[in-house]
Amino acid sequence: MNAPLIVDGLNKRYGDLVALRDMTFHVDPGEIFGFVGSNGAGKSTTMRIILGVLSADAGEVRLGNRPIDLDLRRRIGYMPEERGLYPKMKVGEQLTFLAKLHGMDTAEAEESVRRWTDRLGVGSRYDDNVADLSLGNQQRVQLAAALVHDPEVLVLDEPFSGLDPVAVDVMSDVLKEKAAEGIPVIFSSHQLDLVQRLCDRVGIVTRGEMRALGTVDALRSRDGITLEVTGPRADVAWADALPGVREAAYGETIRLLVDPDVVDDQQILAAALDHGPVHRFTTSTPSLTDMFREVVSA
Ligand SMILES: Nc1ncnc2c1ncn2[C@@H]1O[C@H](COP(=O)(O)OP(=O)(O)OP(=O)(O)O)[C@@H](O)[C@H]1O
Repeated sequence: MNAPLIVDGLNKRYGDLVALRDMTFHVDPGEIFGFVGSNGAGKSTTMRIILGVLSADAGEVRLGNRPIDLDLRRRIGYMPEERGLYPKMKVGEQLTFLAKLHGMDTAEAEESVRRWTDRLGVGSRYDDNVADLSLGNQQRVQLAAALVHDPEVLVLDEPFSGLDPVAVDVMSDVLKEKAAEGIPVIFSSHQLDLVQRLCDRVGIVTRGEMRALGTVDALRSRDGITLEVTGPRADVAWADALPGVREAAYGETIRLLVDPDVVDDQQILAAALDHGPVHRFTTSTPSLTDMFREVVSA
């Protein structure tokens, strides 16, 4: 059942504090959605409401057109921010228990737990207590807990925090694989380079509100891209009136903020050559981190 996860108009207050204000977005089947925002922006609150461990004051979460109920919630793979494993229970025993809780029979659950613990590099820790594992390995087990019951939606709260680079690669591959199977995947993260690399779309949240939403490329070029030209004269405003040029800063390197939908880079190059040699002609697009800083400081 590949249906989009729809978060529709969530509002949530903790006493006087407005934690979410009309939080709205969707995650399509097969899509990896990055949920980013400053500390306290409302990401965990949104994810907890998706899972039903917290209720919203208003708004709704649906899978396709079906409001999420207890039965649908069992089909979500969730990794909470406050990791929820029993420290004194063995890895294998605990994961098998969780898989059975989600409706698998014992054989199915054990097979799935073996497969996922091996895949996530903690197969050899099957009989160890969770408390005896390093934090990174506990995190791998936590991801296994979100995956063992073969979920139809993945909701992961900061799954990459504290992982070593190899574990980051394994985690990234798993998310891509699950998305390729056609399930919606949403994760929160402060590692924006990773979000930029991995996500099809991104939502940037500040103070409980969705402030920017779109593909990584669309967000990065939202305010235009910059063309950098080195060589031509900088004492004549030769680029100001060209179509698609929004702003021009003249210096040793001339920086032109341009609208990518309108600008003709060859026309700009020709105009530049009319004003001297061109030694370097390149575009620069802000990183997601630059974008993020701009959105949260607005
Ligand atoms: N149980 C609670 N009682 C009161 N306030 C809360 C509670 N849980 C969260 N908050 C507040 O709600 C706001 C949103 O918190 P939330 O944990 O959703 O943010 P977040 O985006 O996940 O932050 P972080 O990136 O730091 O994990 C914050 O101001 C937080 O202090």
